[in-house]
Amino acid sequence: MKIALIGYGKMGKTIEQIALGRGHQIVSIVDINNPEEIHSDNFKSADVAIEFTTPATAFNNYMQCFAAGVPVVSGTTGWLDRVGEIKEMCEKEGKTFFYASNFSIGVNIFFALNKYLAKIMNNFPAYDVKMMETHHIHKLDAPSGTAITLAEGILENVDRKERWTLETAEKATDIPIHAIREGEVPGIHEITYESDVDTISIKHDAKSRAGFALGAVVAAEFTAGKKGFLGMDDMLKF
Ligand SMILES: NC(=O)C1=CN([C@@H]2O[C@H](COP(=O)(O)OP(=O)(O)OC[C@H]3O[C@@H](n4cnc5c(N)ncnc54)[C@H](OP(=O)(O)O)[C@@H]3O)[C@@H](O)[C@H]2O)C=CC1
Ligand SMILES: O=C(O)C1=N[C@H](C(=O)O)C[C@H](O)C1
Repeated sequence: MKIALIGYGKMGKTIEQIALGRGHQIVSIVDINNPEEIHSDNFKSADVAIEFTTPATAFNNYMQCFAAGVPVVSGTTGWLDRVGEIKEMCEKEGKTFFYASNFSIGVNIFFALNKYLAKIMNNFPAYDVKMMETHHIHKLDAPSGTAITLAEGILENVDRKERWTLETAEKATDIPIHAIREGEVPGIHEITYESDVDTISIKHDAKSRAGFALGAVVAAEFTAGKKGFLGMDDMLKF
């Protein structure tokens, strides 16, 4: 498969290695220093573009991919206030877009576990819930996209919770998310339910970026040739 990379930072470089290892070709690399590459014939020849850039630049990259007729797989976080526009373009204009706040298979198993635990906890109001996420010091957004997805999984299932908040709970109906930025940590997410008598925690700890990158390449393989707005639930069967 011919892959274009948009963003050649920590994820872009890891994805390149994994894609080459799976027999794919990298036909174009667009980074902050060569934005014009996105208009090149090499870019347009790609079966799919894999986009990992920044919260501020991702949406414009998606528009450029759509204009070039290249399907997009993206994991960039911190831009989801505009996801409705992308969904509409997929539905009404036949564009192709695959998004995941976290491409790791392990994290997606953790998402399912989180929802299962939240369903149980809906019946046990003695337990309050909080979350913690730890990432490297270069991360631009907080809370992480993964933490927001986890919070949404709790909100769908625990009736006594109404929204997530960063750091402090203002009301009993809030789920507080504590965001820590430390060293070069690839990503840790922990959910804790606490009662007066005990604590129950579930935790995912990424050992490296390899799991995120492999998931993104597998998603690219899944996306090529398809139409519409796609996500991990379309690709994985639990
Ligand atoms: N969904 C998932 O599974 C995962 C998501 N992420 C998310 O992916 C994003 C990227 O992460 P990561 O690779 O670690 O970040 P990096 O900062 O290492 O890489 C981002 C790269 O994009 C470049 N860039 C900035 N603007 C543009 C632009 N307009 N066009 C092309 N390239 C651009 C940056 O250049 P420069 O540095 O010069 O600005 C940098 O090389 C983040 O939002 C992160 O949260 C990360 C891991 C997993
Ligand atoms: O910025 C990162 O590094 C990561 N970002 C994603 C997020 O915000 O959830 C996924 C992963 O945790 C690593």
